[in-house]
Amino acid sequence: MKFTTNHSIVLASASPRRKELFSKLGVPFEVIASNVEETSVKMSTMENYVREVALLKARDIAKREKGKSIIGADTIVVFQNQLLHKPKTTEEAISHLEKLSNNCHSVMTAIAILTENGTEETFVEETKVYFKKLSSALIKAYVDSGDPFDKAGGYGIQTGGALFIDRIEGDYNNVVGFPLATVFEKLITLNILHIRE
Ligand SMILES: Cc1cn([C@H]2C[C@H](O)[C@@H](COP(=O)(O)OP(=O)(O)OP(=O)(O)O)O2)c(=O)[nH]c1=O
Repeated sequence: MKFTTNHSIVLASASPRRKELFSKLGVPFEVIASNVEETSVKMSTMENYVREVALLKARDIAKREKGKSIIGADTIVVFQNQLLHKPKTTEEAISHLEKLSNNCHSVMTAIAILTENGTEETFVEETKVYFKKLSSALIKAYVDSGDPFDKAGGYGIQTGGALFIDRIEGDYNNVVGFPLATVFEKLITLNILHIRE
């Protein structure tokens, strides 16, 4: 499959997973990560919160990179209406995984697409993730591997966290942090991407 663009696309994210997923479209883009303070966003509903954070990241880049299409993203893990952030300590990582064990949670990724003419398009995609019952030995071994610390909820479905999954409802890539199929659809609708004849 071939897609083309005559836009300069910027992925406003430091996440190597997002870069890898976006590369699958085969169009040129640059990565310019924003370092905005996510804590400055007021908490309302989870959906609005994650949307605002994605917008904040994209707007931060848009104000310096004129004439480009900017894509910002944010991923949150929500368990019983509680946000499980990237864990800062071993104890926090263990506590996250103990909550998720034998339960269902939501992974929400918000995408903000800012176009050259000032249009702001956002959407939030949700995937439900069901975890198996995790033994404390498995939780400890996983946390000791260091994998949880750069990931919302304290696990990576694409890495060691794969062992925890009973089933998911929704897009797998959304859990990894980038709902590629819906991003693709929006870029086509916005005329940023074209399917080559
Ligand atoms: C639940 C889950 C999250 N994650 C990752 C996706 C995101 O990179 C990260 C959530 O943090 P984010 O703040 O969304 O993104 P980031 O800090 O990695 O990058 P940036 O802010 O520059 O865009 O958690 C996984 O990789 N796998 C998973 O299974």
